Amino acid sequence: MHLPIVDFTSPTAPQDFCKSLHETGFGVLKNHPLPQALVESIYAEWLGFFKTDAKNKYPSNSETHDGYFSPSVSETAKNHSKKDLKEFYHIYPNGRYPAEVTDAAQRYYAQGAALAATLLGWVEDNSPAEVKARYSMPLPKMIEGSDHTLLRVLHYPPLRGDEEPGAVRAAAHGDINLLTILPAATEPGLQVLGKDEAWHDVPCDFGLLIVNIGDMLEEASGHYYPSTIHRVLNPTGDGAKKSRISLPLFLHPRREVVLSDRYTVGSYFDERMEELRGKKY
Ligand SMILES: O=C(O)CCC(=O)C(=O)O
Ligand SMILES: [Fe+2]
Repeated sequence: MHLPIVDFTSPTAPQDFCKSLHETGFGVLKNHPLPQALVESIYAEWLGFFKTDAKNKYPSNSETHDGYFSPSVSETAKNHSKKDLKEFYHIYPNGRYPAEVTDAAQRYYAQGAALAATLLGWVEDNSPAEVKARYSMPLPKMIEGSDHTLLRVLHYPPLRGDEEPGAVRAAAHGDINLLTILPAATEPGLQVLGKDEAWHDVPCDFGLLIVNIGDMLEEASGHYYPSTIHRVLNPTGDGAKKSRISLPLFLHPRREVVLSDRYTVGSYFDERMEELRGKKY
């Protein structure tokens, strides 16, 4: 499986990027407009935040899904039995935001969501006519005015050696949402499942932006754009002593948007949450 690195500033970037999304479910961008210094400042200050007890002032809320998810309430991926080895904080425009960090992640949210909207426009423009005909409205319209887009700050702690056998940083899963954008994390580990049924490393040089299709866009496009299974491996050697921070932004449409004959965004999301209930939160 080949994941090409597409130059955001190239005249053929939209076509090249969407070809990669169609063929692999993933697209990798360089020279994109999200400032690397902003990303790195978020990595640094949130690593500090996760190391303090202050995070416990913002326990996750099962209604609004915002706030801090400790390793003990962390996610169990669909069809898996062990909890992932991670803790994370969910940022929504109307959710709680920690007083202990600067507004950098909020500024990133705005810039990331704007770039994701641009990329969704590329996906719309590069959808074949029969795929476009399936969309209930142009893709960028689906997210207009949505306050469901989620910025997740993820911390994978160093391994201690006493982890449950079989537990991994992030078990194999597909994302639920429309489109995910993810700056290269502080450490490697992200892998994608190819059509050859083998796991492939996703490029992880600092400054790259990884984009992947979520289940909602797979559903809306009649599977033209696949939501590809991915995972985060446990590190070995020296890497095991290091934290890993990553920053996925999950683009979510408004709940009333029609995805397909079978689903609205709301019914799709609720069904997936119901499947995870008792496991996830
Ligand atoms: O940490 C990463 O690199 C990926 C995280 C991820 O796939 C997720 O949170 O859905
Ligand atoms: Fe994911």
